[in-house]
Amino acid sequence: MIAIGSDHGGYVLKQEIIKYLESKNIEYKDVGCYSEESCDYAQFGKSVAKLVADGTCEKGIVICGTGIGISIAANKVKGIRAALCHDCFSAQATREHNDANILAMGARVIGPGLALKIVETFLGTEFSNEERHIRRIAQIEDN
Ligand SMILES: O=C(CO)[C@H](O)[C@H](O)[C@H](O)COP(=O)(O)O
Repeated sequence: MIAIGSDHGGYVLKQEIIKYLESKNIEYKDVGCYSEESCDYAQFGKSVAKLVADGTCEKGIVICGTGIGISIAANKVKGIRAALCHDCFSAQATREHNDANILAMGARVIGPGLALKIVETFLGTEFSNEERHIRRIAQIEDN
């Protein structure tokens, strides 16, 4: 199950990604927003992050205008590693190296064609499970 959310700046791209998930029979939970009316990204970033952190959803996707505000908000939730990716190399690397559990994108930065390839790459790439990456991820959680 994939949790997905956006603010108004990411709403149209969110709907494109939902169409893609449906075409691949991938289950999702859409936490909103539900229109292009102006709203605040933090609540949607945190809602997606909480669904991933508590295990309801395996991964999440968050979108705002740049992907920055909503990824900062998602990363405030313990256990979340939200990665802002605007290319497929980064999407693959962040899954393999960081075991990123949320993909963030900016709908004002990239178009839907590239965004869908990034989603495909992110969801289709496994964590490498290599010792050095496990060690580094553990260090992120250290206080
Ligand atoms: O948080 C952001 C900037 O990092 C997002 O891009 C928001 O979507 C953006 O700030 C919204 O801007 P708007 O002028 O309110 O449409």
